[in-house]
Amino acid sequence: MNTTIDWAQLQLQAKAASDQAYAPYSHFPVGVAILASSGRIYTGCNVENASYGGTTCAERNAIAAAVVAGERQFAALVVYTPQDKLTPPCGICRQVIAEFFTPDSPVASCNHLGALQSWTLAELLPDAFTPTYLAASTKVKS
Ligand SMILES: O=c1ccn([C@H]2C[C@H](O)[C@@H](CO)O2)c(=O)[nH]1
Repeated sequence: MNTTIDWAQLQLQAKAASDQAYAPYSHFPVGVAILASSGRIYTGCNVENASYGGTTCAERNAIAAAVVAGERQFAALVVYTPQDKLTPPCGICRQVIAEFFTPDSPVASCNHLGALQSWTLAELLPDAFTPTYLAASTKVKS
């Protein structure tokens, strides 16, 4: 995939998305911007729930917004949190990211100071469980 990654633009959009976060329980707003292979950018924020368990993270909301727009392949993801400490995606989100991003995809975190740290998806979720394993199991007779 040869999509050019405009990190500054992704950081700006992730920050703007965090401004829309609905986080009355944790007071921890999160914004995410993802770059699709189409070149379009999609964003998400965390949307909390009084049940707590009904909360959805910014990463999964960004991916859902992109999927409903017809996207299936992505080049990069940036998380923004308004604090010094750079925040990588939670475990559940890493699994959902692995559904649509390749292991070498950059997954980055940025903050209000403009710092940016990047990992590959494989660094965040080594030996990920992916749809390829399901495809393999259908070939085995039960
Ligand atoms: O990667 C993460 C980690 C946490 N959160 C949200 C969930 C919850 O609303 C708040 C505190 O965990 O931050 C995200 O959106 N993404």
